[in-house]
Amino acid sequence: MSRFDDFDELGASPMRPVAMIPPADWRPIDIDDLEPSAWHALRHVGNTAVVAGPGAGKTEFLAQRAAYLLQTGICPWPQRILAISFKRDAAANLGRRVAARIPEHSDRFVSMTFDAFTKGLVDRFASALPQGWRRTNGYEIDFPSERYVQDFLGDISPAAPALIRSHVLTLRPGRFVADTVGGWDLPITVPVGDPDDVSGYAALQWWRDRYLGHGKARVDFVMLNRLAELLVRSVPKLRRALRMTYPFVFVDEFQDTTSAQFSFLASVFGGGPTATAVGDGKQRIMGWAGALPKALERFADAFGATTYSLTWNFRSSSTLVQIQHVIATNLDPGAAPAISKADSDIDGNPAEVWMFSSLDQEATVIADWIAADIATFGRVPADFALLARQRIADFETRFRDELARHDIKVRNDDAVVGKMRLQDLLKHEIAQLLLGLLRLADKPRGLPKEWREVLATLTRVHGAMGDEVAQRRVGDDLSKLTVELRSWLRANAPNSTPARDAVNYVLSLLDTAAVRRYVRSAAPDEQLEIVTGAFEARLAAVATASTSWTDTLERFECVDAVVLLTAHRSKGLEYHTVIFLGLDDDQWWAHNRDPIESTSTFFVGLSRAAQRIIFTTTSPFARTGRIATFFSMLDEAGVAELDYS
Ligand SMILES: Nc1ncnc2c1ncn2[C@@H]1O[C@H](COP(=O)(O)OP(=O)(O)OP(=O)(O)O)[C@@H](O)[C@H]1O
Repeated sequence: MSRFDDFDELGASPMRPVAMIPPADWRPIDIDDLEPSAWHALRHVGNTAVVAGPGAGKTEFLAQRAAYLLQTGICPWPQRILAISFKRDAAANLGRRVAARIPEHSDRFVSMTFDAFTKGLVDRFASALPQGWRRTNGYEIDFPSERYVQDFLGDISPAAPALIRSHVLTLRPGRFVADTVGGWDLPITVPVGDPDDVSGYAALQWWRDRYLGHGKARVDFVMLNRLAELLVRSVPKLRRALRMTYPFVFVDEFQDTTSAQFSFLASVFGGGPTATAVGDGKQRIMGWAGALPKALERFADAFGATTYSLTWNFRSSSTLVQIQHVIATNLDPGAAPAISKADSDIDGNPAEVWMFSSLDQEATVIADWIAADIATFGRVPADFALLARQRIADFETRFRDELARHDIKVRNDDAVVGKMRLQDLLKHEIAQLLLGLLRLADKPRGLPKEWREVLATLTRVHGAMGDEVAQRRVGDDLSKLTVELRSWLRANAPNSTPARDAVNYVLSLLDTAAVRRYVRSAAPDEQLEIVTGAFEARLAAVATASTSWTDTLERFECVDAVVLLTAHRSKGLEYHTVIFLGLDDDQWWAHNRDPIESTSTFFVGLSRAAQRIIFTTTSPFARTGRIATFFSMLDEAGVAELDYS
């Protein structure tokens, strides 16, 4: 047996008698129904591109398709579905959804990030790389700065073949790794001479500089991707093993795919397993990081995929969906109108532009208005999001003070804690695990949901899915751990205990090596210390003013708060009411650099609103400035303007 035949422990999970559902009888789980087009896409036999706008339930669609394929036996045991996402929390979210819907099959649904998948391949099979590309002393992960790339291009241009010499300096340092290194397929034999095209020349010099020379190889995730692609291309047995293990492959948020990732997918899965790509080209806001234009169309072409468009919007009420459609057609004139499946629950205008004379006035009026809305309609602070293009800090103090007058809290998800953004920390599975453990220890009874979640995370950390004996052991250990942690919390008041002690104590009760391995397996560049450091920083910040551990843990998450965040960070989220602050040249100063991506950012932000969207500006010149087109689109959509100035 070759070393590739047992790729990914295919067949290792114990066979259990699980009754299969005939495909015609299969029904969606936990939701009422899917739209007709989603049903067609779900049952489609070949490759599928699912193009769907905001609120269409793209991730839910993938979770349901996974359930369909696994429960009907179309993906038969022991074969698996591989789901690739771009971000760790998206991968975790999809994995959790599937585990909750079909726990009996969840060990056959592998949800991971692109980077974790490609790095995993390189780490396991590096010795099978073609000889010239094999390194004996490993590599270190290193992300080169733009400055480094600029100097590198300066260094390599004088020795370039005369015909391309001047072109080398026209390569953009900020895009060089994603586009040039990422766009170059590694030749099986390392070239001895210099390629005579600019991209080939510069990319090969890059590999010589960072990987092929003396000393430890330095790679980033684009380079690891290229090595993984070479590995699969040059070792047909590995490719066969991968294709056998994963006859179905999903890629979420396909609009974020880079050229390296695209070529990797084509190399590994093109013409083989059934691929399902979902995404929305109008929400392409990662172009600056190398996301390919028209990625879904390219996928449909290259994979011969059938394209399905989903048009239901489960999030936003019908007026908001109509407004979204005006912006959508600006980005894609052929965009299909969406159909709202959400009832409206507000009186008055669901969309308005509010003009203010100053930032102070803006914060005062909006804080009073939010407070009145909460008091009158029984809403909660977390129904409201304050969004801005950037520089959230410009708004934070004013809104914090003004909302405090009404006893309403603000949480700035863009704030930096330790070395992370607060949003990333709060969403992080390990931060949630630590928080859950502290909660369970603090309150001995009445937290069944927390118990289930902590247990599920620990089960994953210990790789105990599908193994009842191992799961029982994890449960027993958790009971013991919470008892010990409870005594510790009782003996140590939050406001007098260094946060470091608390975090260290919780970690000392866990199998830290297993947690570290788990963190790395999901996101290879992530270090446990970054998460625990940020956790500590947040705990220290909230503990000083706390009266008890219960209070500390509530302040830590600050769930009951109006959220402040950037439009970029709002991707994938939804709120009852969105207040899109700073519709002016100041916030949107970079609009003209890439008006399409900037409009997509506007589209992503405004489509987070389920019931109501308010745009604000304090600039009397905003209408005629850089983002005049935003105002024309809002006018066209019939959004009224209110002058508070
Ligand atoms: N089939 C369905 N039936 C009812 N509700 C659904 C269905 N699918 C999704 N939802 C709900 O609709 C909302 C939008 O779903 P989701 O956030 O997955 O959409 P999306 O396509 O990822 O949107 P976006 O691209 O804007 O982030 C969520 O509240 C989700 O729970």
